[in-house]
This record gives sequence, C-alpha cells and structure tokens, in this order.
Amino acid sequence: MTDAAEHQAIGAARAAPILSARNLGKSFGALRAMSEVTLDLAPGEAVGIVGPNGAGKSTLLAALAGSFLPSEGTITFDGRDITRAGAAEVCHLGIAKTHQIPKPFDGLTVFENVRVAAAFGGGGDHAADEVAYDALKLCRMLPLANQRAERLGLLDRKRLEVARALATGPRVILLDEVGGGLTDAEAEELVEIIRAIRARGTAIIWIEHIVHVLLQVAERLICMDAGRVIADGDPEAVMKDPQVMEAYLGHSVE
Ligand SMILES: Nc1ncnc2c1ncn2[C@@H]1O[C@H](COP(=O)(O)OP(=O)(O)OP(=O)(O)O)[C@@H](O)[C@H]1O
Repeated sequence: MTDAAEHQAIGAARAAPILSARNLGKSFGALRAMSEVTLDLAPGEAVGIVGPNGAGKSTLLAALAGSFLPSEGTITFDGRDITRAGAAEVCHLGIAKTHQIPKPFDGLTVFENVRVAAAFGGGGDHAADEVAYDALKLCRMLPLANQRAERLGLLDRKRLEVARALATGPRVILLDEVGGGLTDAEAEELVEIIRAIRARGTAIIWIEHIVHVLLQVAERLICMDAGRVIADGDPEAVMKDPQVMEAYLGHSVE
C-alpha cells in the first residue's frame, strides 16, 4: 500500500461509521442464513467480503440495502436507524446495491436505463440527464449510450449495473459479485471503474470470490462462513486466519 493509501485507510478507520450493522440475523423459514453480524463502514472506506458459497454474503448485502427486513438486529446509516426502511427509502437515503445477476430494463437504451436510476435518485429532468451522463462516463459506457440494454455482453451488463447504482447518487455502494464470470482483462477494467468511484469518496462493500481482484480496491477484508463473520481486518491477516483457511478447505483462494 502507498503512503497516501495507508493514510486514507487509517483516516477512514478512525472516522465515525457511515453504515453500521449490529447483531444482524436472517432466517428463511428453518434456514439460518445470517447470524450475529456486526460491522462498521467508515465514510469512503472500501471493504471486501469473501466466504464460501452459501456463507450469507448476499443475504448481508440485501439486508443492508433494505431488500428485506432482518429477523434480528439493527442497521444504522449516517446516525439514523434504517432497519425497517424499505429498499426504495434506503436508496433515496444514499445506499445503492448492484445485483449479482444484472437486471437492466430490456427495451430501453443504456442511457435510458441509467437515466431512470438518476431520476429515482432525485433532481429534475435536466439534473437526471447530467447525472446519467456522468455515471456513463465514469463507467466508460458513453460509446454505448444508445445501444439497447438487451444487446450488451456480460462486461457491459455489469458496467451498466454499476452505472445505474452510481446514478442514484449513493454515499455507500454495495457490489454483489460484479466481477463474476469476467475474464482477467475484463475484471481489470471493472477494477479501474470501482477505483474511480472510490476516489470520489463513495464507501464500498464488495463481495467477490476472486480475492486478488478484490484487494485492488479493498483495504479491509471480512470473511463470512455459515452466516457469521469469522474474520474482519487487514486482508493479509484475514487470509492467514486459521478459521478462514478452514472455511476455505476444498475451495480455491486465488
Ligand atoms: N430468499 C431466500 N430464501 C431461502 N433461502 C435463501 C434465500 N436467500 C438465500 N438463502 C439461503 O441462505 C443461505 C445464504 O445464502 P447467500 O446467498 O447469502 O450466500 P452467499 O455467501 O452470498 O453465497 P454465494 O457466494 O453462493 O452467492 C444459503 O443457504 C441460501 O440458499
């Protein structure tokens, strides 16, 4: 890590959290998907989440985004209890999430897709146009602005998913496996975009299986297993943690 990045990381760690979860739990019927998850995210901080399949990572992100009510625990955003706020209110407040499987509006162009998100995020027609343009520029999608969303390849669908989240004007962006299924070169492109989002001061929580890709952005790593956080901190220390290594037995950690 460079001195500047280290400085930024230390500063972020000391700041009052923008997003906090306390003892979050979620059951789906008899299935316990998440238990006693507690975490803090500082403004501008970038945190990676790893863990084996079924560890509860997407469940945590969905709870933070207001996609469903947690079975237990509380979520606080910028000092305000948002535990019972729905996804629309959470998004308006400033938390945006990308979906593991991109969900663009087919039949609309790339620009129209992002403009819908910008209009939802607030502001009038003119502001929505500018915000959509800005999000597409950052995501390097301006040349595709007039392309129909359903004609996009995987990388472009992922970039569109990020652009739509960005256009809502988030202070926290939650990324659920945006790198999944991409080639190394495509993942590098995505990393550049996510770094640019981070450089604007947006805090990030990013779930990704490919750790070396994740660590190009995240300065802190959380590992989940069986619905619980089993390690949280410096990425190198987390990956060497005996519990984390045990959780990954039989899985590849790249
Ligand atoms: N809507 C749901 N209804 C029932 N069970 C669910 C639901 N969502 C998730 N689960 C279950 O909760 C557990 C945790 O799933 P989750 O998707 O959060 O794990 P994950 O760590 O994100 O896994 P992956 O890396 O495979 O995406 C799994 O057993 C999953 O089948």
